[in-house]
Amino acid sequence: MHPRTTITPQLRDWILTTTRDGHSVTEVLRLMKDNGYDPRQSRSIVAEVLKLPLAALNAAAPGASPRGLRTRHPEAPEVDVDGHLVGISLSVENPALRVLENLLAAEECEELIALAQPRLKRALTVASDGSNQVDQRRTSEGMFFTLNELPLVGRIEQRLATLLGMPVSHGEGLQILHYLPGQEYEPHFDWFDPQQPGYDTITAVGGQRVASVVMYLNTPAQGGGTAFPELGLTVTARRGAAVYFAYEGGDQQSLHAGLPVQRGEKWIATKWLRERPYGHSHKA
Ligand SMILES: O=C(O)CCC(=O)C(=O)O
Ligand SMILES: [Fe+2]
Repeated sequence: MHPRTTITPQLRDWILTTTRDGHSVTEVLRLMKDNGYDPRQSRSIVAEVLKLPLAALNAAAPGASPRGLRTRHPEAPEVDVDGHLVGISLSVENPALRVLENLLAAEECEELIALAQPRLKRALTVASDGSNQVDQRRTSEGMFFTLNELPLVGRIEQRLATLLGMPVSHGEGLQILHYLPGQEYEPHFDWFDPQQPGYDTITAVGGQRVASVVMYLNTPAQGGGTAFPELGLTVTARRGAAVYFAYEGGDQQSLHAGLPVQRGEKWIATKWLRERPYGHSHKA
């Protein structure tokens, strides 16, 4: 282990204030360099303070595993998925991001909520050693469906597979999350950090995550959008709509957060896609 760098309270405050004021991580690193910090050291300091994977801050991100499949980005204005019309109302190129309208019908959203509600537990995140952990950064409650667990789940998985040109087998089980007022999911990446010790365990089956689809199952009365701080973009949470985004391990632009719900509640279904088929047989 390397000795940990001591971070003065002043420097910690400055990094937090500067990023909260809307400056990007790249700018923070540049300012630190201008002030005489060794860039390698500033990267670990900023990663530590902002709780970001170090790999995200390293200019040359290591190409982790053999390259598997990538999703196809849906093209505006709309895509007909076996008779179900999905609208594309916003497109970003870096990262590839699409806001999808009418991905789910209102009845599908309601049914997913009703099925998930009795099975909710405090949401976990994947720890750096590969285990699941309770994380203060994610205060919502959640549950997972196994792949194709119910006809409705299978139908949605097939719709996503057709829309994104990625076999159903590359998907992790659909996750449902429920947020109450004040609950949020702080800025994070969905890809796994190749520099973390648990990376090989986490990616042994399925490889790296390559894309995410966050589907909104209801419309929170206020707040609860999905923010992309590096893009200055917030996607509104509206029932039936979704945000799809794709990335590579090491990518910085896909940093995102579930903003605090201010009034009402928020329900989402998240689908994470892997570069290779994800073994589902080990799941209970
Ligand atoms: O709650 C949101 O809007 C974002 C959820 C998210 O980032 C995730 O499930 O990975
Ligand atoms: Fe996420």
